[in-house]
Amino acid sequence: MTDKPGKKKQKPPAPVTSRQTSGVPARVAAHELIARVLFDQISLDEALLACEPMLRPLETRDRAFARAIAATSLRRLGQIEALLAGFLEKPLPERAKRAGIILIAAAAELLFLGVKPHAAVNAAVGAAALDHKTRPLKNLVNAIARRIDREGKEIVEAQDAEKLNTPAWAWESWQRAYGEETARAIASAHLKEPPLDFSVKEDAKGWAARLEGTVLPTGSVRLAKTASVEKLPGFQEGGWWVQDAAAALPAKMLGDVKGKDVLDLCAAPGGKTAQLAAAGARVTALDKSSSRLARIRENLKRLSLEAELISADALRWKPERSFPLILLDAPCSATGTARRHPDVLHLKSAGDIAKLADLQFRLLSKALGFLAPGGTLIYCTCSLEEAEGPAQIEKLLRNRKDIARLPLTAAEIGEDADALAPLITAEGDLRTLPAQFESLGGLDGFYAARLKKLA
Ligand SMILES: C[S@@+](CC[C@H](N)C(=O)[O-])C[C@H]1O[C@@H](n2cnc3c(N)ncnc32)[C@H](O)[C@@H]1O
Repeated sequence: MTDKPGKKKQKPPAPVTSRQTSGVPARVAAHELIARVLFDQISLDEALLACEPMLRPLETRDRAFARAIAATSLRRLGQIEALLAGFLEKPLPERAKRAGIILIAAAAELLFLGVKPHAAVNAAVGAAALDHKTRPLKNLVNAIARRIDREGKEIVEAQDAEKLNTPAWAWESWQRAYGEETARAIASAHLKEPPLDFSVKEDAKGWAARLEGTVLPTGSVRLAKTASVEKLPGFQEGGWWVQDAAAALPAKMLGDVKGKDVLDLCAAPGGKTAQLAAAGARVTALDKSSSRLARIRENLKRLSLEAELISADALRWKPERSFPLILLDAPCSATGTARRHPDVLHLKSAGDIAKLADLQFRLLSKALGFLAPGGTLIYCTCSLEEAEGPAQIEKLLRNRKDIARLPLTAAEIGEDADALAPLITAEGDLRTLPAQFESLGGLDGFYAARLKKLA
């Protein structure tokens, strides 16, 4: 069911009409989202945008439900596929592979979202009846969905959830980098919905009180429950922005940036640009995507912050001056964000990691060319893969005698140094993992190293 026949353009799906059975439209939208990710190989965020015409007519609650079904289906895909393989006597015909999606979503509802059996089963059958390709399989969908309800719980409880829901290449990569126990802990953290984190312009304690959240040892504010961000206090007035607590750490590694020139490379959508601007830096933010750069502009406007924005490919850009401080948040596999983006692990492969590592090294070498002698550069990625993190720095330091690593201390990234010490490696780099801060709700996986250009 996870065949990857390559990207192809599709017409936007038609809105689901009110003639259809209640509860079915949200499911049909969920099926479309899952199909877009698994068949068209686009991210869930891109699928949500592409399916906007289908989602817009739904009630807010049903839109959230469609997203939850899709996200849970992707989070638990390995377990669900193993379960279905045991129930289906033969693979579904190619022309009716959408029936497989309907069953995946039904399993997510029945086994992981606690939806009432009759509602999940009836909606699955109702959705199958709507499409001429799946209609002939309506009875099969009914029979399998009922069987998932009767037998599924016991089967999934006995499964190795961590291993089944992690592609083999990722499991091997994490096991090599962190050992079996930590690889399993990372995979386990990916099974949970993450909390919502905010970076604040100032007064973290005050915002935590207003938002009914807590302040993490890193200084970020965390909300335990998911919420509609735009409706939260402080959104309109621009008091904070959404940013995972781990993603907020690399910018802090530049130290006090007040009044200093900082080049933020690969800056969009601007989480780190906002941090640097809020800390008083004169920020030049560069990104190659003009549409993503527009999002920085919007975000900065809402936050009443300023930065110079440059739309350019960092590999070709020729600045007129050098910079004393640079932050390079290189494009990466984003496996460190799999908690928030459960599609990531299904869309990436070991081959992608190798290609991205090559691009990251070229960007890092280029960025060092923009750095003034004596200047500091932070290299970071939201990846769990060694190849996209420490391996880049080791390779660089082997080849460049004019560059040195400036080791980080826990006290530099937050007030509670004891709590933060496990996030610093023996070499003095930052390495966060989804299983860290477990009792507080986890962290995204991030890697960052601080480098100095010797004068
Ligand atoms: C990980 S995201 C950056 C996230 C951002 N720093 C933040 O904190 O919100 C990587 C960004 O790199 C940009 N990018 C990729 N290749 C680039 C290149 N050659 N030159 C400039 N930007 C590039 C992408 O458009 C994307 O916005």
